[in-house]
Amino acid sequence: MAGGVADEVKLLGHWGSPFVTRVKLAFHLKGVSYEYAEEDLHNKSELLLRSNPVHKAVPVLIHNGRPICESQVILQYIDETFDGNLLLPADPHERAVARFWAAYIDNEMGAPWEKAYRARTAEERAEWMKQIVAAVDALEGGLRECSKGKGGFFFFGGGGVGYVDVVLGSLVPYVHAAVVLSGDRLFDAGRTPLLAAWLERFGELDLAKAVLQDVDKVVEYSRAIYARNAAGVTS
Ligand SMILES: N[C@@H](CCC(=O)N[C@@H](CS)C(=O)NCC(=O)O)C(=O)O
Repeated sequence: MAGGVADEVKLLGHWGSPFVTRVKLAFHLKGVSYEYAEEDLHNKSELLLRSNPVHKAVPVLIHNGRPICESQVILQYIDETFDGNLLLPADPHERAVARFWAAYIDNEMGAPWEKAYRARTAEERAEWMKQIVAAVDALEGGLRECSKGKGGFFFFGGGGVGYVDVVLGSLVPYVHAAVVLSGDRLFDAGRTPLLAAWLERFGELDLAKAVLQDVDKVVEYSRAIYARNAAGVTS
């Protein structure tokens, strides 16, 4: 296992990015110290362009000079490389199920959410939000499946925070911001009671308090992105 004082651990990020937030959550859970470099996504650093030439996106983890890209790949690398509680379950079938739901969150919630952010009009954005709501309904079953037999439907990891919780946890400020921005209560106590309880429980963690962005700041940031997209600004 790595993570000693001699290790160079650097994270290239952007404060608003949920993909970056999940890496910060994993480092916090593992107790890994790291150097953080904030990127200007409109004027990317040479280091970012060199380290992630394919996507030119954050997060990038640079461990002892070697870059690792894509947030879920980074999470799995952290899990395999650094000491501390494992994020993914030890059982291969449970690991596969956790990976399934983590991919589902990015593909079925994250992707339409990104489209909603790029929408030119409020109507177009509302259509994408409908898709996200449908995905959240399916995710309610995922929480039931992942946490069953582990002493309550607390977290996807069972009694404690695991891989899927970290992936979903990174979206928590955006889930709260959606209520302010559009009135969409994605994790609703009536429709998805397990996820609504999960949202509350996750928010109470010291981990969440230490790492997650301030919701008001996310609302302000989101409004600025909506305004840019409505005005047709592309860069
Ligand atoms: N699939 C990637 C998504 C990363 C991503 O989309 N990052 C955004 C910030 S939220 C980015 O850096 N975009 C580059 C740009 O805006 O040019 C991951 O999981 O890491």
